Formats: sequence, structure tokens, C-alpha cells
Amino acid sequence: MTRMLSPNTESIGLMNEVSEAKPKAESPQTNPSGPLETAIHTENLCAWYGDFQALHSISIDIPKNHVTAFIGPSGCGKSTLLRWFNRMNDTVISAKATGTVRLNDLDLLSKDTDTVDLRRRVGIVFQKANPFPKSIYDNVAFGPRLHMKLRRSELDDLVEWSLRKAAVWDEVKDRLNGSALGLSGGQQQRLCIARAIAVGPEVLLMDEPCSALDPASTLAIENLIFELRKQYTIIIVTHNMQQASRSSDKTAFFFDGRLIEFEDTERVFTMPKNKQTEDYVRGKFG
Ligand SMILES: Nc1ncnc2c1ncn2[C@@H]1O[C@H](COP(=O)(O)OP(=O)(O)OP(=O)(O)O)[C@@H](O)[C@H]1O
Repeated sequence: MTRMLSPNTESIGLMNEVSEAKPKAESPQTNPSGPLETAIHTENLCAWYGDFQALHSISIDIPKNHVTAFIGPSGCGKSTLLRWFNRMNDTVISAKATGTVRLNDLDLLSKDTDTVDLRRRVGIVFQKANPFPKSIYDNVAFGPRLHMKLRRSELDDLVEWSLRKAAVWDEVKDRLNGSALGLSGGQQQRLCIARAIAVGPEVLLMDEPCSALDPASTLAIENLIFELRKQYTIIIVTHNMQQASRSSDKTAFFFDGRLIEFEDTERVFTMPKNKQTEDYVRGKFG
């Protein structure tokens, strides 16, 4: 497992990502002169749980290779929106949605959308780390084994690449066959990030990924998010205003199922346009 990645590794999709280990750009385009490229586009997205409407006419363009933070008080619909981006809401029988959600040309609300492939393209990391009760190696290799036909040496390379990318390699490289459940909470969360990126997603959804972590692990994940945005589109749901302002490029503020404001993060935290946004980011409610 000490070999470096071979630049001409055989590939399907994902392995292109592996051989392209170098970031596409040194830093994302935070002050663009032109419009940003869109990764996920929604238009008039409305969502319900039974009769309860959780999202009202959400229209938003999530920019590619940027970090977008979703903020807002508890119950305002942040996770619901996030979960429509990879159809996690399919597991909730009462959940339904109307409107448009697109990942490039893929219609995410269509019944014909292959959700297994979608979840490879749009990965998710949850609030509480959820490693499989398997070895560290098998956790990361799980998705690639499902989606790709790789030789053992290629899989080894990919596991190493993913763990390095998730900034946890040095801590686990001598115990790859040990149980993932033996890692600390912060290490488990980085392992889950490695597992998510091992299948070459375009978008990484993070639903309060640091809320169960101590300050040092939180900082490690925030630094990681900052690094990963060079290659992935990241959306992070957070209640931590410092985290949103530190680690995101764009911030969307939601209230009562509605998108109230979506702007550059610096602007949202210094000169919000909306009074509700201002009150929320200043901690007056929520
Ligand atoms: N499975 C479900 N069944 C019924 N109602 C739900 C379900 N999941 C969420 N809701 C409701 O939808 C609304 C939006 O919930 P959601 O979890 O999206 O909010 P949130 O902004 O992510 O909240 P939090 O910050 O507390 O996680 C809430 O009123 C919630 O009670």
C-alpha cells in the first residue's frame, strides 16, 4: 500500500479522478467576473411530508467546485432540501416533491433516475459518523467494489488515495485491516468522507458533519472541506455560524421552508440584504 498512484491507471469514471489527483484549480473562483458554473439547479422545488409542506418554491443554483452552506433555524427545511439532491427522501414514504432539481442534465426527481448511480455521483456524510462494522480498508473499498471492476492493486491505490484525500491516511495506514469502529469519532468521520469520495462523486453533501465532534476534529474536517472544494462541489448544513463563515464560499439562509437569501458568504455575514438573515446570523433567534 505504499505505491504511489500510477497516472495511467485503467479507469472507468472514478479512476480518472484518481489519476487526476491534482486539484483542478488552486482556489475556487470566489469573486467571479462571470456567472459560476452550476452543479445543482432547482426551480420552484416544493416538498411535502404527507400534508405538511416542508419546502416552498425553492429556486437555487449551487455553484460547482465551491462550498455552499445551508443555514437557518431548526425545522426550516435544510436537510429536506439536501436529501432531495440524492433522493435520500425516497426512504420516507410520505415524502414527495414537485418542481425541478437537476444535476447537470440529470433530472433528479424523475422516477427513471437510477438512484444507486445518483448516490455515487452525489455522496452524503451524516451528522454522526456511520462506518460499516468492517475493516477500515473494506469501508473505503465498499463502493468501488460495487460500482467498478478494479484489480486488487488498483483498489489498494484507490483506498490509499481516498484516505489521503480525507486526511486520515497517516493515522490508519498501519491498521487498515482493523475495525473502523475502533477509530475516534473524528477519525470515523474522515473515514466516512474517504468512503464517500472513493466512488468519485461530483457533489458531496454534508449534514452537520461536525456537530458530534470535538474542536480539534472539527478544525480537521473544516480544513478538509476547504481542500476538497478544489475537486468537489460541497454543500454543508450547519448550525455553527463560525463554521459557515470559515468554510463556505456561498451561504443560503432558509426560514420556514423558504429560501430567504443566497449570497457570497462574506456578504451574508457582513451585509445581509434581509432583516431575518441579519437577525439570524447575529444570533437574535434560532
Ligand atoms: N420524515 C419526516 N416526516 C415528517 N416530517 C418531517 C420529516 N423529516 C422532516 N420533517 C419536518 O420537515 C420540516 C423540515 O425538517 P428538516 O429536517 O428539513 O429541517 P432542518 O432545517 O434540517 O432542521 P434541523 O436544523 O433541526 O436539522 C420540519 O418541520 C420537520 O419536522
